[in-house]
Amino acid sequence: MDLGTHGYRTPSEKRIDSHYDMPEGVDIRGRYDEEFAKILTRDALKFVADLQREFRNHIKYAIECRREAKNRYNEGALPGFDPATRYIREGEWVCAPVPPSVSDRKVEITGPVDRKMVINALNSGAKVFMADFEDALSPSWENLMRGQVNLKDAVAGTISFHDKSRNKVYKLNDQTAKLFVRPRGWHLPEAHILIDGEPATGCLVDFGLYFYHNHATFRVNQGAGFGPFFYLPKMENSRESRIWNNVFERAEKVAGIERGSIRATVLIETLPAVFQMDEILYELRDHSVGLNCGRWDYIFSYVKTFQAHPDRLLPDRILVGMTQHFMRSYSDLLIRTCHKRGVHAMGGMAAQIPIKDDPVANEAALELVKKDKLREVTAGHDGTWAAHPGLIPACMEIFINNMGNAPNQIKTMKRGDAANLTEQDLLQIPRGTRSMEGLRLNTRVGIQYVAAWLTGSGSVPLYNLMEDAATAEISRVQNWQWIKYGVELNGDGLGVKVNKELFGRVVEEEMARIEKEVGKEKFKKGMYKEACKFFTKQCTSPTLDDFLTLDVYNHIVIHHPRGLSNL
Ligand SMILES: CC(=O)SCCNC(=O)CCNC(=O)[C@H](O)C(C)(C)COP(=O)(O)OP(=O)(O)OC[C@H]1O[C@@H](n2cnc3c(N)ncnc32)[C@H](O)[C@@H]1OP(=O)(O)O
Ligand SMILES: O=CC(=O)O
Ligand SMILES: [Mg+2]
Repeated sequence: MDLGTHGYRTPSEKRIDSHYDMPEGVDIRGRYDEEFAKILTRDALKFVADLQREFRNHIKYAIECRREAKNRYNEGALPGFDPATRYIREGEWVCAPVPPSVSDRKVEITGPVDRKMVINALNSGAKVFMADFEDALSPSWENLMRGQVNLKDAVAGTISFHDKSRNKVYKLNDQTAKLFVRPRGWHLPEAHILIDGEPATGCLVDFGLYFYHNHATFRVNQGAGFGPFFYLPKMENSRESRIWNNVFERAEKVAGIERGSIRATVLIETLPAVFQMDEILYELRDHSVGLNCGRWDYIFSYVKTFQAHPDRLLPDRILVGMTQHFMRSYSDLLIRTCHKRGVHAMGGMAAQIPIKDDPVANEAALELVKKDKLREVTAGHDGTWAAHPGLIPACMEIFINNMGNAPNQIKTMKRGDAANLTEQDLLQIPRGTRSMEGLRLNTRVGIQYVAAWLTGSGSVPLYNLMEDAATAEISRVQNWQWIKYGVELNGDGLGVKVNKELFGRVVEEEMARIEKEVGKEKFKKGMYKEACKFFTKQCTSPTLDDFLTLDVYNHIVIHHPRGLSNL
């Protein structure tokens, strides 16, 4: 592998020893950089290491519980409400009051922690910016550490960026969005930081470094006495939110700030978690500021949870939208649950983005986004996500038109009707057909996404849609499922059955199409062939890998001075 193409080495390609000042038991294997050293201070690393030592066994246990649940589902069980926690679901309790600084979250922009994008997002007119170390970020050492530098400058209000090619300087406006930070999920290690000889837990690194450097400034500049604010991804069970709650309490104690200062919105984006929404809020009740419909990972999780249930195959990816009964039920129950507990019920991401060179197609894309947002606000969501600054005015208008001056609908939209939603509603098999074009699109998108991820981009525009780790996962697991069960493609009248041979031909043809679309030069310089190898392997493996990014992560790990990791 040509490491030089990533630009991760020093200009002279020399291997250098790290000069980070590390506390006992911590070893930094990532490249040394003076800017990074201001983040990776001895005290900040000690804070992260202490979190790792206190919580590592709890995290290992939670991951082991995920494995056990997976085995149960693979043996035919279905996820459902837990009888043991009925008292929580039926109990009369509420979460701590919402901090005034984030009571209005009508539109939230999301994006990776890239410097220019951080400034653009904070200036975008959105109420909140969710700075993403997760679905939208390829977690290379450079991206993660630069992201921490960028967020520190953003919280301090001093961030700027000079785009030399356009001679444009970016600075913060007087009025900016409130910052939420999304650390990685529990499953991802941070292989550039070893603690007692083991890779650190990725999310504790993201959370710990950001919290350590920014909590004090954040509470003054952004949170009006509260904060910092977080989004928490990909949890499956309330025992995982209990760990986060304990991490927050520990951090508050170390920082000497009031319990309940830190606030987090949990993404409900796994199928098992939809049956745990009350329990998740209950664990985090002093630190919660709502739940969010992470619809893309949720669809991915539906396939993953039912990987051994051939009677629950998904139709083409483009047909699995929020109007499918199981998706609508999930959103309705999330709204009811959040409002009953006094916190925000946030909507999710429409995948359409502005189309620059085709006004008619652009208008059609915008109409789809507006329709999605209108559905969300009338259902009772308190706010929504936008992937691109160009979508914010339209989303904002819809939420304002339907909510007026109210900051949210927590008290006004109780959705008592959703109390009757059953396990069957939440699990109902999505309707629709499967087509050869669906298989081709999954393949084309999956390969191009992995190629982008391997070269440092975690969110990319493909065929006029936003693609990130969650959407790419749907393409991967759907292909896997169709190959595994030899499904018939019944949507285009061809009646062809999917198998490895057919998939092999599709991969070849789609690679040729990608080469034609991106051009020979970019194709040669990019990592399309490597991406094709990973994606094909994952789609055809006898057992389904839990996460695409976990498998390919090893290929973006660059140890200094010792070389590639063997995680
Ligand atoms: C499933 C989930 O988890 S959803 C949440 C995770 N996913 C995301 O956050 C995706 C966020 N969005 C993006 O990354 C980008 O919008 C993409 C990759 C989809 C499209 O990017 P591009 O094609 O480069 O956008 P485009 O060229 O139209 O950008 C125009 C301008 O808007 C800016 N911009 C685009 N998206 C964003 C964003 N999300 N945040 C801030 N600025 C943005 C660009 O930086 C650019 O700025 P400039 O004019 O000053 O140079
Ligand atoms: O993180 C959001 C999602 O849809 O996945
Ligand atoms: Mg997600």
